[in-house]
Amino acid sequence: MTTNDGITITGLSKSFGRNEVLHNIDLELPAGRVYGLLGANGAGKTTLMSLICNHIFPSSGRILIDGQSPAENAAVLERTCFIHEDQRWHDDFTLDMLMRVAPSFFSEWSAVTAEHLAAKFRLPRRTRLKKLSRGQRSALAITISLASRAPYTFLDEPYLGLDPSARSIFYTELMNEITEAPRTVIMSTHLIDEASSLMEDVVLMRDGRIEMHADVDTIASEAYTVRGLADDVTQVVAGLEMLSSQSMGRIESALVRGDLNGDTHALAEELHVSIEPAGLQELVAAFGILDAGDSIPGTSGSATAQPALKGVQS
Ligand SMILES: Nc1ncnc2c1ncn2[C@@H]1O[C@H](COP(=O)(O)OP(=O)(O)OP(=O)(O)O)[C@@H](O)[C@H]1O
Repeated sequence: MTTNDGITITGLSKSFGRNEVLHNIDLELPAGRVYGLLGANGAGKTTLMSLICNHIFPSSGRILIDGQSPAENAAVLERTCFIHEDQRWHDDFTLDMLMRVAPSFFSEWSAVTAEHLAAKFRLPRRTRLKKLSRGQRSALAITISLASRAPYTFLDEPYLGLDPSARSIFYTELMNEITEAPRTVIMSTHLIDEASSLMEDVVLMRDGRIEMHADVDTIASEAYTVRGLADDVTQVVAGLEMLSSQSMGRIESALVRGDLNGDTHALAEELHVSIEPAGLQELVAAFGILDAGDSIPGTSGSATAQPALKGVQS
């Protein structure tokens, strides 16, 4: 018998040859939430998801899904759906064929969802899958993943090659799907701000370790961006924990954490300094977790980051 108690990972390590890429990970992921799995290229996100779904095997440690090991356990594995970024399909398969066989792999399969998403993404039904474009392959993976209605659905950078309007379809349809049929979704993404409204929890990975696991609302309610003339910003943020700062000429933008009381707000107003809730991407960048290529959109200039958010770690 299974219970809905989620995924429990204890002391999980994974080596490829002599190279250990995941190091002694402990992680609790309660069921029924949407997790954003974030981290720079090579941090170990795909490896972690592949291990949970038993596509590869741990070097040491234990994974439990609803209290049971997924290792060679069909009953558990049929509750998971993980389509790899470079998923290979049978050479002669078409979408129509895939949609006919999918219900035998996924007991909760929704033909209605599959039809709806295939139409939304305008996926060709009779083209051999190996001929699909990069964006169409992503749309196919999203279609199968969401239609699977698997209680544990894994999405590994699901938007690769998708144009902005297809990404918008994905975000809307994911929201609709989890409202209609709640499930646990674990999604790796580098488009943090774009996808942040979907995420309930973030799991930050760095170099094969879990750097932080926290509730998005908690993180966001504690951090602010303070912007204005450098001297004025310095006055406003005095006494607050500075996570990072960026200067563009005389303008400074400081990412701070702490309790902003009425006096702080009054001083900011007097000095024409703006205070806004920090974006998730900005916060993740403050950890130094993002690659240069993932830097915060719309900002430039010198930046110093202090990984001071450690206090939010679970
Ligand atoms: N099959 C493999 N053989 C050897 N090394 C591997 C293999 N798969 C992954 N790795 C290594 O494990 C580390 C983690 O890779 P992984 O793909 O999990 O990272 P990621 O966080 O998903 O990265 P990205 O954001 O680029 O997709 C990398 O150093 C990678 O080179």
